[in-house]
Amino acid sequence: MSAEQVSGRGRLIVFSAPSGTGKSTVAKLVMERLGSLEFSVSATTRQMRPGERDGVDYHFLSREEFEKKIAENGFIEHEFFFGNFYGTLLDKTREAIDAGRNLLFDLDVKGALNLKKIFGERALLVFLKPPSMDELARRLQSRQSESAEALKTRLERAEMELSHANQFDFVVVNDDLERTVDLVASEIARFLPQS
Ligand SMILES: Nc1ncnc2c1ncn2[C@@H]1O[C@H](COP(=O)(O)OP(=O)(O)OP(=O)(O)O)[C@@H](O)[C@H]1O
Ligand SMILES: Nc1nc2c(ncn2[C@@H]2O[C@H](COP(=O)(O)O)[C@@H](O)[C@H]2O)c(=O)[nH]1
Repeated sequence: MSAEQVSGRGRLIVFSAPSGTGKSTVAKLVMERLGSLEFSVSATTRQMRPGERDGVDYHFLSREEFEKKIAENGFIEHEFFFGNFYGTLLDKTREAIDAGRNLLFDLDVKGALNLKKIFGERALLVFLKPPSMDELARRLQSRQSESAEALKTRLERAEMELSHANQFDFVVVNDDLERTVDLVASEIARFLPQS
């Protein structure tokens, strides 16, 4: 996959953070604030959580469907972690970027760094850090979305994700939510071309 395959004017904003730091929460508020960003809906094989909607939060695929799409080169990037596949759909991304729309992605660190390799200056990588590992565990627990085993796996992966923070364009500790949204929204507004 190369940038030439997706050659439009649209920009890419990519959020990464250890699971439970608050990416989805911050992303939603930043999109409301700026108005000009569209959420990039990834595909995944994981189970839908209560309240999630197919095609809105994710495109929920079976393992067979996901593997077929990999074989057809249907993803810009995909990863396997937490026992499931996650991936960025090529067609939908190309359609949006070619039309000049700006996309906001919520990806793990490897996916984010892969998009940076492909899109270079057209992508802004934003890393959110949790205030502490204890607070991260509290946030994950409060969401009540994971079994005890899954929660442990997510916390274990957090160290690896944090070790890549220095490769991101903008890093902020997501402590006070309003402050985080202010800082991230300002950085994105500076990055996007003025229309
Ligand atoms: N600044 C904050 N202060 C306190 N709680 C927060 C803050 N930001 C998010 N949260 C809470 O932390 C929990 C996890 O947030 P969220 O689901 O947005 O994380 P995430 O990084 O998107 O996780 P995942 O990668 O697993 O999807 C939620 O209950 C959310 O309300
Ligand atoms: N590399 C990719 N990572 C992705 C993609 N979509 C989501 N994610 C990341 O997965 C974890 C877990 O998400 P959850 O919804 O199960 O809590 C999270 O860190 C996301 O950022 C993707 O397309 N590619």
